Amino acid sequence: MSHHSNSPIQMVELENKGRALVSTKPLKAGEILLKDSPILLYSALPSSSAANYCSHCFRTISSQSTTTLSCPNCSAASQFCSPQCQSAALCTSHTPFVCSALRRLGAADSPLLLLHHHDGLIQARFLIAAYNLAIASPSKFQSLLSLQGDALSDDASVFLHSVVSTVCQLPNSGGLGFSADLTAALLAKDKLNAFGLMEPFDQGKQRSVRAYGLYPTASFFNHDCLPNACRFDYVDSSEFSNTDITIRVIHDLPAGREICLSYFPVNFKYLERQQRLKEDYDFVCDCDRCKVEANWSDDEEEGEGEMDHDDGDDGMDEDGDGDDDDEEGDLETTDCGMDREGEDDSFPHAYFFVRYMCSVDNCGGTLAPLPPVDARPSTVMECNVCGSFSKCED
Ligand SMILES: C[S@@+](CC[C@H](N)C(=O)[O-])C[C@H]1O[C@@H](n2cnc3c(N)ncnc32)[C@H](O)[C@@H]1O
Repeated sequence: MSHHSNSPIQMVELENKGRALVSTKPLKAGEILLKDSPILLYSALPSSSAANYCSHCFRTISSQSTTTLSCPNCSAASQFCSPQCQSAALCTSHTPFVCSALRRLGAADSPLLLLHHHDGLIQARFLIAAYNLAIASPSKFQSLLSLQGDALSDDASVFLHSVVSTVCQLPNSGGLGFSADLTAALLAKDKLNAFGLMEPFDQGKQRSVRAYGLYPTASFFNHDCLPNACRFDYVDSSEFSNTDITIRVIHDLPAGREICLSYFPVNFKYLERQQRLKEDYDFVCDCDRCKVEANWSDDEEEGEGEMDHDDGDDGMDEDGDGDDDDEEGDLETTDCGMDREGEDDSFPHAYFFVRYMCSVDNCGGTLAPLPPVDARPSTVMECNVCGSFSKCED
């Protein structure tokens, strides 16, 4: 993307954040910054429930589907939603190498199953997909290696390396250089860069991930607790590239501004955010929001939490019909103004929550306008988690 002079974003190096993506020109709310195709995808589910999704494209497979096919070699273990996915899988994501490795990994005497080591099982799947890439698509493997994340092997990665070497029957010190240190580095890249593709939104259930994906360009977006862009995915759409992710601008931005995503739902509290960023991403966030909230007393944190759910009589009632259709005339109206009654003026970021936080219960998604049409901004906001649309009145 940075090679095209008309790209809306370019990569720069920032002293305290590493690589970053910044706007090359003024950007309009809703504008598409990037569509990115995955380097690799892998299932996040325990094997028993993975059958609800295509093992190649991760679309939901309906129980009535008549086009479902399995892998000729591992039958029940991998299912594909269509002949196209099956044939694509057999030479990319589900090569004979992956097929036999996954079969051994899922065998009853596999050490990860014996240990009930769920996270280890998911990480092993990532490693199998990554090593498959090294063999099947060296250029994609290079792109994976270029992502941030370096680590020397420790006990956990040495254990995973031994499991994966066994199930993959890796050449010991062959030209491909599979080693415990490479395994540790790959695991670090996965941890710092993977995007979760969520299961279909269900208000009554905990959010959960169906698959993880590593994306070559979207991985360069840094985090901000009040992001100016957000990520959309449409895994269950019938489009060909259903696992591509789209990054859109939340509000107007000047040229030269760093574009950031939030690595988790925006309604997380200060301590929760700091802890997550330290543990999972290995940095201390000092964004504007964190600077303000670092000085808050516990009482103020409480107040902020309540505001997320306080939809009182402001028209944000989420039990309406709207979801199943995107006609502008039929949308619910969200209060997009800044001067709501009872708003705490001392909270400088309240505006973000009022305008860009999804009000659907248990959603936690971020809203961005639909892309502008003929440079005219859209007044329809789309939620990047539950997918609902709302109308924003200015
Ligand atoms: C998905 S990568 C983002 C791109 C990364 N800067 C690079 O050079 O490839 C995530 C990593 O970027 C760095 N990072 C992201 N947001 C940051 C922030 N707000 N402050 C400091 N470092 C950040 C952290 O090292 C984090 O683990």
